[in-house]
Amino acid sequence: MMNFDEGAIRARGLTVRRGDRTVLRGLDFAVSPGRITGLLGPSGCGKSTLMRAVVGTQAKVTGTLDVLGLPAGDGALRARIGYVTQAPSVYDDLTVRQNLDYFAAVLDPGRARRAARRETVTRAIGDVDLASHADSLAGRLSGGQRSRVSLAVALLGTPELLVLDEPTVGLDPVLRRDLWDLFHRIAAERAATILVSSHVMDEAERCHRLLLMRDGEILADDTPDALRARTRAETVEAAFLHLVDEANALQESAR
Ligand SMILES: Nc1ncnc2c1ncn2[C@@H]1O[C@H](COP(=O)(O)OP(=O)(O)OP(=O)(O)O)[C@@H](O)[C@H]1O
Repeated sequence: MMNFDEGAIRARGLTVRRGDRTVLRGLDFAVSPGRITGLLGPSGCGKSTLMRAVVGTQAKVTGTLDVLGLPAGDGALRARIGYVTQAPSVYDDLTVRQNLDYFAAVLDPGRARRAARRETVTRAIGDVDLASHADSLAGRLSGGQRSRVSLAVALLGTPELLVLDEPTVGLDPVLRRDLWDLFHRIAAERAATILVSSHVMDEAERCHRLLLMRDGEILADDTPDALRARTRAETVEAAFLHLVDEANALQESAR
């Protein structure tokens, strides 16, 4: 376990209700600063809800949740966090550069900031490897390219924390590999903390640390190596299944 007090994200008793259901049940965890933490688990286990709580857009959150030393949702965090939702949020009738110019103007407004914004936009386009498509309409891009435009938007403010909700869903293996290389570059070069969700277990192997979730609870919080060693499994997927079986057996014996 990492030192809880040093966590870029720290949760104690984090509980979220959606409608009449409790979808996160008293979670305790910390996310290491400057590392890539994978949030993995089956569809519906609560990954997006946890991310929404971290970025401050989720209602009915109880317990303690600190992000970069401030309570989640604090206004001062807005410029320090980049959030990419599952659906790419880009304007189809604008080019890649126009999309980024627009979001950059929202983040850093004013005529005096024009040159700085141009530089930031060009850097973000380069970061996601879309320089050759900078003047293409977003609506004419492939799904993977559109996801990368969304990621570029999140990178505009040079965030200390990036929260990425299933950024590789629907992408081919080459694009997935390229995006993961990019996440590693961002974490290494900018010392950014990345919380990234996926339900593809092979992506777990690319994370420094993992939070494995099931049914609104955290089954494990560890490195991929430690998880495999602890469960004597060859892959993180096998380790996850082992932990699920263990949790089911515990539940059964408690009945
Ligand atoms: N608006 C809502 N009202 C009530 N319940 C909701 C709402 N949105 C999601 N839920 C429930 O909350 C639970 C967690 O959903 P969440 O989207 O966080 O899961 P997830 O792990 O991100 O799933 P996926 O991998 O499919 O995106 C699910 O059981 C879902 O049915």
